[in-house]
Amino acid sequence: MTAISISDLVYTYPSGVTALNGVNLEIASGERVAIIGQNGAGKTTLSRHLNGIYTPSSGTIRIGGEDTAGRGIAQLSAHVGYVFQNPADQLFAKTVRADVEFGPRNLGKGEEEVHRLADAAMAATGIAEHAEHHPYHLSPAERKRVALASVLAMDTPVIVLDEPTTGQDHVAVTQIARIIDELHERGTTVLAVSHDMDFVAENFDRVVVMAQGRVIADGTADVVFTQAEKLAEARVEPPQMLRLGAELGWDAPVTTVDGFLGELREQVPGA
Ligand SMILES: Nc1ncnc2c1ncn2[C@@H]1O[C@H](COP(=O)(O)OP(=O)(O)OP(=O)(O)O)[C@@H](O)[C@H]1O
Repeated sequence: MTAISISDLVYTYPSGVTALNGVNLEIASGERVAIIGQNGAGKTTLSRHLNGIYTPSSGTIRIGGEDTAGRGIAQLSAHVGYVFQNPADQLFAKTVRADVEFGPRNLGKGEEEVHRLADAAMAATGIAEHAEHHPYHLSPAERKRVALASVLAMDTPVIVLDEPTTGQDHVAVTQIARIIDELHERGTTVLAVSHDMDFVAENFDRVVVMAQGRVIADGTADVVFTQAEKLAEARVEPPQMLRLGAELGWDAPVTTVDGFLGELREQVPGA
């Protein structure tokens, strides 16, 4: 059970670019939060503060009530698993299994537990058949799922996913959605940075919109995706279902396929 509290977070890269301009965000334990916004809005920079890849220029981050200041990646990795957008930033071992087992072993778990966690993570991500293969013999989409498996296997109370669906086909996106559901059932706090608005609307309780290093909107998908001005500022297109409902002249905001079908049945009895 791990909440996240971010206060007045400012981050300036050594190059002088200020990527975060005072971010305040309270995330409850077990919440599923998507962070959206145009390229360069600061989403990745923000997410990388959660496991200590970056440390604040000013402001504070608390994970499970504890200030992250002075705690490095090694200490934070027991609490926050971070799945990189690009698996090349994460994978290093000679086999998929070795990569997936590294995290839990590094956290000091016993060998039996390491195998159990790795097998479960590889099965959940659909890469079990590649366990003994070199990650670089897999397709980019499969490698991305190895990166996801290697973080799932660490069984951390918080998981951060940077662009989890990029390059994934429909079957894999469904698998990733199921994994997010299972993590939610276990009480894991899940944050994802995503440009995939349909995926965001279907799988997250809360949507945080960023622009120019700040949070400009925050709420459920229904609330956020109907704020046209904020979406324009963040250069974000609403999910397809909302656009379709609007085209059909529906007043109620509908952001998911199930929501769309429910509204359709109300509007067209017998549909
Ligand atoms: N390593 C870096 N050095 C200097 N500036 C950087 C670095 N990484 C990102 N930036 C700058 O920081 C700002 C925020 O970038 P960031 O990658 O956090 O945005 P983002 O919202 O995640 O974008 P994207 O959707 O493209 O991933 C941008 O102006 C970007 O150019």
